[in-house]
Amino acid sequence: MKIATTVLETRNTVKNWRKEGYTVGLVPTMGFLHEGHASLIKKCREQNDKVVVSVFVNPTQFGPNEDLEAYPRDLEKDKALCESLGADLIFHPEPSEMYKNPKTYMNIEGLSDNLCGKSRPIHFKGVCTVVSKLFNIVSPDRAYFGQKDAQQLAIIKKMVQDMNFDVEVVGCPIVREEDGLAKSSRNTYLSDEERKAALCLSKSVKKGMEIIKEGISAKEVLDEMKKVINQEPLAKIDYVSMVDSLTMEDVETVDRDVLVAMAVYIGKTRLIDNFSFEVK
Ligand SMILES: Nc1ncnc2c1ncn2[C@@H]1O[C@H](COP(=O)(O)OP(=O)(O)OP(=O)(O)O)[C@@H](O)[C@H]1O
Ligand SMILES: CC(C)(CO)[C@@H](O)C(=O)[O-]
Ligand code: BAL
Repeated sequence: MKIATTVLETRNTVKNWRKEGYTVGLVPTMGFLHEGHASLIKKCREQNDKVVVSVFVNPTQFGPNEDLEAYPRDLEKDKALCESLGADLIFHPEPSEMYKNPKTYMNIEGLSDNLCGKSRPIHFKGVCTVVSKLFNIVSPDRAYFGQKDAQQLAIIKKMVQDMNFDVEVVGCPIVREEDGLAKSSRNTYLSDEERKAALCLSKSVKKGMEIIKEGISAKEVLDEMKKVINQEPLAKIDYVSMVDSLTMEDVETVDRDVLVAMAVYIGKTRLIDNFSFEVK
């Protein structure tokens, strides 16, 4: 497995693979890899001749008061995991390699206004910018993203459609801990007490999945889900919302495919979870 820190090296490696006729898959990550990431890498391994994993804590998607500095990093462990899963290349650039006094950003209208976009106003501009750059650097046939970041996945699919990126976006299911908590690098911020409290997210998701049905009002579902979270003293709701799966706009009634998503603070740590419901 190769480790590339520059755009040029990555491009040259991929160009050589292309000459040999190989297909290329990309798994974009911010590192500190866990089984959620591993599931994406495994899927990528199954579907492509060559597997590229990017490990880059992207500064442009963090707001001024967010956890850019504190975000956990462990490249040695990430290397070992990628190698064991059969990855061919890790792209691990420094921020200065990715951003040289940039004046150009990728933006997406509408889909980034709701949910996480409300409390993280510059977040999806940063995500779309870095993902566009990664697509241009790696030119993958396929790119893999987790459903855990459901709004991000919807946004990237729309960006690819709108900007005619020649890449297939593959969404992968949420991987959970045995007790239900969605795996996330940010779970490492939680104290033992907070880790227990964090279960209110997946419990609330479970409740929502039990009661949702075609025709039910969003309020009825969301009120029940919020009740579960509000029973937990360490939890503070950022949002619990039901939106149209494609536009990310709030819906009143389950009359189309919906995403039911939440962000909840457990102490200072902001965690997300969600589920999707398709009408027949
Ligand atoms: N539990 C999970 N199940 C499936 N995919 C996941 C999971 N956790 C992360 N991913 C996916 O892995 C990719 C990289 O995510 P990222 O590196 O931000 O990890 P993370 O654990 O989501 O970190 P954090 O939520 O703390 O930012 C994204 O496409 C994300 O959706
Ligand atoms: C897609 C991504 C790697 C872009 O920095 C990030 O937002 C993430 O880890 O989900
Ligand atoms: N997994 C999304 C990356 C972020 O929260 O910045």
